[in-house]
Amino acid sequence: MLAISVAGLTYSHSALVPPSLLDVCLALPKGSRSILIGANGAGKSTLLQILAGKRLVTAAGADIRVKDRDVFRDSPPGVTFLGTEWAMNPVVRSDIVVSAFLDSVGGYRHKERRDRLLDILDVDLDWHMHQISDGERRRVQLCFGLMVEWDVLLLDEVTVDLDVLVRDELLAFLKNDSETRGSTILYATHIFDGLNDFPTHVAHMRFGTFVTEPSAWPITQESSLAAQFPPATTLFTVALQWLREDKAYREALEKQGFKKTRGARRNELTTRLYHLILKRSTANMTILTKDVVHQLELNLPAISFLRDFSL
Ligand SMILES: Nc1ncnc2c1ncn2[C@@H]1O[C@H](COP(=O)(O)OP(=O)(O)OP(=O)(O)O)[C@@H](O)[C@H]1O
Repeated sequence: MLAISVAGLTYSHSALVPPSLLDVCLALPKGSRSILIGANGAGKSTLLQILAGKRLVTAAGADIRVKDRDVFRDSPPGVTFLGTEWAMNPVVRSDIVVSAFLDSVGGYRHKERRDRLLDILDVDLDWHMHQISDGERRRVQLCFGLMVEWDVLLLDEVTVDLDVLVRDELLAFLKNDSETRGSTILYATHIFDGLNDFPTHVAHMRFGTFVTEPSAWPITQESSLAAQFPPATTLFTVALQWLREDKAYREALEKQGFKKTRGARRNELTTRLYHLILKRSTANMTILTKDVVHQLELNLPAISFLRDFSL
């Protein structure tokens, strides 16, 4: 059974920006633990937020299911999303005692799990939320989010500010939880140390699409990743290689006609648009010219501001 299935997902944060996700398809089995690898801006957070039902997809043709239920029309229970923006919420920086805070979401009902997490995350119930460090606040968040049993856990780089001991013990807890309860984890991260034994699958995103769809981990002679890497390659080596390829790909696009525009952000948009156009273009069109852009503008009004880019 699939825990997560996505087909035909294209998503733009607004009508004026190019899609952050482009025709994404994804199928993750129940009980899998997948790591999403991709450079900054690849679309990992956007995908996780959509799966969590936090961003509405209105485009026709997209089918986004978690536990076989449409995430928008029939939102599935047992889905937990933990992202970095939580710590910015003024409520979690106000003068609340951690014990009261955890009880406000029913911590007393999950006492055994809560106490196990308090121990792993080294959280003190007497802390006041406005007097703790970012890493301590993150630990409270994880306790808060994980003490209720979940079927699908969507993690967006929430282990970044944990110390290595806490992170290691947390990953062991999550792995054990997933193995014993058959629950599913999709985890976007840039930190690969100590992660080799965690995933069942790894995937590579670039410019809003999967360059490598979730593939069995660790790499063995039989696995699909064996075509790219020798067996037993570490996750860190795989990530480094993929990110190098991403950089080379972006540079190759720039060489094909894109000058550096003013500012990195603009350049990133230009590259993404180029990628989008190539995907939508005829198979034999590989060079984007002003003329082609003009033709595309006629069909894609949302990218009419392309005219402003130096090509
Ligand atoms: N609120 C927003 N409005 C407009 N564009 C956005 C917004 N959020 C993200 N984007 C754009 O969408 C693209 C994908 O961003 P996303 O945050 O999903 O990437 P990511 O892979 O999670 O990156 P990172 O590793 O830096 O967290 C980027 O080009 C980003 O600039």
